[in-house]
Amino acid sequence: MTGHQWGYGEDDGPSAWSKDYPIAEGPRQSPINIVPDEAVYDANLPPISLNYDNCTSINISNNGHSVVVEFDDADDRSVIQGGPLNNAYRLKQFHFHWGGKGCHGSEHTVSGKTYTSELHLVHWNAARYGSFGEAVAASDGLAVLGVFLEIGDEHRGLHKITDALYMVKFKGTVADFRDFNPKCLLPRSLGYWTYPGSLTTPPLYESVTWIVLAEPIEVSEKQMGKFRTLLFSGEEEEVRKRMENNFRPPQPLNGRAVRSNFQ
Ligand SMILES: O[B-]1(O)OCc2ccccc21
Ligand SMILES: [Zn+2]
Repeated sequence: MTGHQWGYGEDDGPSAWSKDYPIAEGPRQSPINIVPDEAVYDANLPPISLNYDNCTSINISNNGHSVVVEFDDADDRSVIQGGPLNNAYRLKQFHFHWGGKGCHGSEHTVSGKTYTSELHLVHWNAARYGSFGEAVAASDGLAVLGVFLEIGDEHRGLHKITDALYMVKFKGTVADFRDFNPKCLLPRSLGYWTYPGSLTTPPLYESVTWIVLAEPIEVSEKQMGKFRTLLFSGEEEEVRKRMENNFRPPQPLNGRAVRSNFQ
């Protein structure tokens, strides 16, 4: 596996990442298996506060690992704060991880339960760092809000995304994607677990304060099927590889405390 060429296949998948990214075996890796009964209820944990009302989505793209929606992060127009965070973190992008079929595909698990997909809303600490690129490697650089997706009724907010996926079928494709507010992808309850972790994709920096919502959102099998029409491969590549099972399995907790703001 040459440097920077990683994936989710037999030879370049999560078990091979440590060759090029030794931190893969570090002390605060993600995802993890969350065991609610072992989580510490912290009554001093404030609720999380999401201010996405003035968010500006820019584009949707296929980066060869997932489908990503990017936002204008030139100012504090869309931020997450409160919860375990000491200041506001700016929304930079969101993306998904999913399976091949059925109900596996999430990265975090809950007492071993997997979900069909997991949404990551990625924010960076603009109070302390000058850019996402700088924050991504800093121990308090990122805050990622994780949302589980489970198969059920059709999700009315997800349609705008699944209807745009045909435009970014191939690795390296980008398309305009304006006026999308990810608030519509959140469940009713903002009850969460939080713990110190990492990116779940190379370079696997241990820079993420994870905030994982306990309540999943419901999406239909048909909507999930559209994610699986995406390809890992570029348009020019001979072999077409369907984009699916782009999730890393749970990593050792190494004594980290997982806190919850609910009992
Ligand atoms: O590795 B991830 O999917 O999880 C957190 C994160 C943040 C930024 C890019 C990619 C990721
Ligand atoms: Zn992710």
